[in-house]
Amino acid sequence: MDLLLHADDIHASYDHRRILKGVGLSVQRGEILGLIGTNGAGKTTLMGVLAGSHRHDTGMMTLAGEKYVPDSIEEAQACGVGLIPQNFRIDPQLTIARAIFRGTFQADKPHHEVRDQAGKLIRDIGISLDPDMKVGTLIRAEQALVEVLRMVAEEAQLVIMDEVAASLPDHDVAVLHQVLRMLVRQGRAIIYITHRLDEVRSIAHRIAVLREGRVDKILEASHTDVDELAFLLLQQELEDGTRPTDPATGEEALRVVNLSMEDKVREVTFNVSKGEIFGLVGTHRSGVYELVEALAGVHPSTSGHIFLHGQPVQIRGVQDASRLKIGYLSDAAESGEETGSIVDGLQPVPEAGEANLRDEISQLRGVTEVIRRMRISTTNIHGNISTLSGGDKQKIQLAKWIGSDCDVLILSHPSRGIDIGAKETVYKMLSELSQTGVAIILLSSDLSELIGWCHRVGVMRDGELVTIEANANTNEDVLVHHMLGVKFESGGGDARRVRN
Ligand SMILES: Nc1ncnc2c1ncn2[C@@H]1O[C@H](COP(=O)(O)OP(=O)(O)OP(=O)(O)O)[C@@H](O)[C@H]1O
Repeated sequence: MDLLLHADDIHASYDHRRILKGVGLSVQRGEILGLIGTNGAGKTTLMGVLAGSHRHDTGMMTLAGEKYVPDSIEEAQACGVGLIPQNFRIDPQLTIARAIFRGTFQADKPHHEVRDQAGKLIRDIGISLDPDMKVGTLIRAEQALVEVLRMVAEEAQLVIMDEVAASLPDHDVAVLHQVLRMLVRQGRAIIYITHRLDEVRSIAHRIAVLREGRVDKILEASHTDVDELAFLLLQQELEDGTRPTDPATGEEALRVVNLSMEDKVREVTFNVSKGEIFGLVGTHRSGVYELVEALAGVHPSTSGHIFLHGQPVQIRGVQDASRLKIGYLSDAAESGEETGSIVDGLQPVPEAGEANLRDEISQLRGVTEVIRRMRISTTNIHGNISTLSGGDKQKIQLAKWIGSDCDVLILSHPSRGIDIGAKETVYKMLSELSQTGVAIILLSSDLSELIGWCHRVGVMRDGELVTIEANANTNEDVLVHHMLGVKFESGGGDARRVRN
């Protein structure tokens, strides 16, 4: 094996708070090294040190045998180290070609040259993307591929990917993995961060576990399993979740009848009961996002009817939705960019027209309890949200909505970026919330989460709601086949078979 990067005894901190306490790590050319750790373990900080955006305090790094101390992202890039950050954002107005070459010395070349070169890179990597298309028209998985192509254009030898696949559906993740395997076959190395333990096992050659500021263990991916990785992360066994097999039979909270949104959502009808967790899934162009955005008033429906507690309602904008006590946690990349103090961030979303009269002390107690329960890693609850790790920012957003006084709560990818231990807590909190009568609509691309958390799951395909599956009668394969449009032979539950 050919050693590319070696880091020894790396220490790093923020404002004198020690985060990395002696990290040792090496990556070979041709290798994908998985990096896992609970929220706040220091993964992003470590990657910042490697990619030149965070200066370490002490320790030593070498790259291709040479001493390596990048002072900036640009310097790291020039040495061949590139980073695709958590929640990366590309200007939606850029063409794919311009996006691929942004920040490189080729960026100023005439349009046709950049386009031809982008076209060649795209072909070499074996995917189909039109270099002239605007980034804003791409789904998230395609944007991730554009970022990977940017790494190739930068001629990065070490590519660091920080939770790039979070909230991507499995089949998009599979395409991304194929591309990554090709990159390492060309002699590059990849450090791949994810919270999905099955994913890291399938993509990585070795897996490093970061705990308490150090690399606690490095395992061969083929010699470990999800349970062992979970144990190493949490220092305890994962609880066996019980599936919510009984469809909730509470009063109806929401009914949607023949709802359409232009041609993106067509004639969708379903209902959600009080106390029910109703899952929704579909590929990015299935209309599932447009459906929840219509209910949340982000892009109102163009026809159809919505009933709340049996009464017809109009949702023409987000104000209507909030007045009707419909909450919406979106998974847009910029939704995690909140500022303000952690305490303020954890205050429930105020309902329109109603003053919040809870007294301050009980609020602070509540905040401290949420921080403890969700294992948010902070030493100062009055500190700014921007000082939290990515997963902890997501927990703040989620806790804020869970604490709000909504009758219907729509959550898009609520566990995005959250580690497996905290995920269990999130589910418990959602389940407690549903028991108070709140109807929850949960949009997720994580099928195991839908099966583990939801009473029923609706599948959207080509703008239509093609099935609603009761938890007891479904499994991940059934959901995938509905998403992709494969027909089933009739028969009950596990007896169902795919017709080829
Ligand atoms: N800009 C900052 N200022 C102060 N503290 C910070 C800053 N960024 C991160 N931290 C702290 O450093 C610690 C490690 O954060 P980091 O983002 O590296 O964790 P992580 O392992 O990547 O977590 P996640 O899985 O949630 O992304 C956290 O406790 C966080 O609060």
